[in-house]
Amino acid sequence: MIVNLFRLYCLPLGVVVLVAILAVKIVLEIVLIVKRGRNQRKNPNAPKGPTPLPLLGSLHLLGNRDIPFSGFTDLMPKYGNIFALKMGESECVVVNSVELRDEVLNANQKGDDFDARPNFERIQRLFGGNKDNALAFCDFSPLQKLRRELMHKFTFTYSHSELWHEMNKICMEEGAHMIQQLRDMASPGNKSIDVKMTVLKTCGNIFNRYFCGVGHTSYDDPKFHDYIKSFDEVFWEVNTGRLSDFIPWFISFECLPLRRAQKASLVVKDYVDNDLVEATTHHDSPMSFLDILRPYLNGSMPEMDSQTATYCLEDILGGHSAVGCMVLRILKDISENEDVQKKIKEELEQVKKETGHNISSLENASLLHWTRAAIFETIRMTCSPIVPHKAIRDSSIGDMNVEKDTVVFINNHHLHFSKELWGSDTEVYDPTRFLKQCEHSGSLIFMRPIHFKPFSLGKRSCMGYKLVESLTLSLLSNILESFSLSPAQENWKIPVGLLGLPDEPFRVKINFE
Ligand code: HEM
Repeated sequence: MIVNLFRLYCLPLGVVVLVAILAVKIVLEIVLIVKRGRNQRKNPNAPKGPTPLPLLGSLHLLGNRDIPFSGFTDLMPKYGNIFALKMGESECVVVNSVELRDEVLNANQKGDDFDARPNFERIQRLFGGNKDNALAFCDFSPLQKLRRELMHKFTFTYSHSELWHEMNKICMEEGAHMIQQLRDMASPGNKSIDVKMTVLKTCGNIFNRYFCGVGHTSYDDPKFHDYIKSFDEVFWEVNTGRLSDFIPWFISFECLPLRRAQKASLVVKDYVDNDLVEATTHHDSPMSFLDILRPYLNGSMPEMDSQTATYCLEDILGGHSAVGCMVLRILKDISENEDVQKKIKEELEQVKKETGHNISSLENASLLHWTRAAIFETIRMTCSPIVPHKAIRDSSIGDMNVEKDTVVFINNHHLHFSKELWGSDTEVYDPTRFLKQCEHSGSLIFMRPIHFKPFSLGKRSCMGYKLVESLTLSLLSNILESFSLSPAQENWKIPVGLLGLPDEPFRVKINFE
């Protein structure tokens, strides 16, 4: 009886209350939108932009596209190099030109004014309820400065330093394991195989050995398999943009992927705690990042607590997913571009003949012009976004005022695809964009255009870009020296506009003699 009464009165009442709240919110938003438009028109130094919709803001302009930021590019003809955009509940500005990007990011210009990050509820929940536990999503602070300083010597090694030699040795050894594994899987050759887990496990082994000083783990180890797979799931979730990042209450409708990622992050934590930290308790080497971090992990340093130190270690080890996904993306591009593959193979053969080095040695980097150009062309076309920045005080960009707490987006889509910067056919995979003719020898040499900054710049720039460059080059050289690749399917599409790859097989046809 009581239950029936509840059904009869309380449920419809609940719906009525919800609708009423929504209606009031929409009316309030409309008032705010009208006020916002009036302010923009009155103030010549306020960035202009499209009129937002209630609740959504201008989020609808980014939907249904391969690269969401291409929506920013579509607004440029009307609003120019900097414009205002309301994204859900956040006031944002979008910066499109090279000059304005550099002004926002460069520490010598306005870098200090824009060194914070927006608050994403999803990230908060994935990092123990505190965004400051996340290296890429925290605000800038003495803690972040300390973490960057601790990591620096490991991620930006000097060429031929002791750490560089260690990394080089690990790359060659793990590269050899990977080739053997791929050969076993593809035997007797010309077979389509799912290369994803092999590539990710290779990168995982490189990172775990280099940063933690542990040994090689077998590809068949079930615990290692779960660790790598779980990291891949977390990396995908952290990389993906979700509505709740800008409409926080919407998180209730995004519970499923979030719970999955939270579950996966527990598997990662268990592996890091037991198989890396605990398993190396008696190590104490200045060559191991884990050993440098150990006093913080033990909770004996006031500058960083134990939980934050654990997240820091996990975050840096998660870099293996970024490198692995990039290697996979490059393999796809090369398998689909026979001419580029041929050029790379010729180059590898030539370098091997001239130097006698192991082809996966980091020694070869300066000689592998085509290979590096191919890698950078994949990075350009992947077009992964720069993590949004946030103004910590009232400031300006160009001659436009930007208020405290405004979120700043750098429009990487325009910077990676504009015809003014890259010439025609920017949608076509063409590594020659990164090659220029040497005046003396006439041969093609690798060249990085000065405007191209996929790893960003300034005090929040990527901590892993040198590792990305070295490891992708080493692994790719190794694979192409051993195999010829072709796509396993026609019209193969993978998501772009982000680094991560979905939890799906990644099949390539591998041929070898
Ligand atoms: C192709 C792969 C990668 C790309 C394209 C990339 C790109 C970026 C970009 C654009 C940012 C944001 C910079 C900014 O906000 O100004 C960033 C931040 C960061 N990246 Fe990477 N990254 C890659 C791989 C890696 C790897 C392998 C590692 C670790 C070894 C790493 C570590 C970091 C860290 C720690 C930050 C946060 C820095 C901060 O906010 O202070 N990244 N990355």
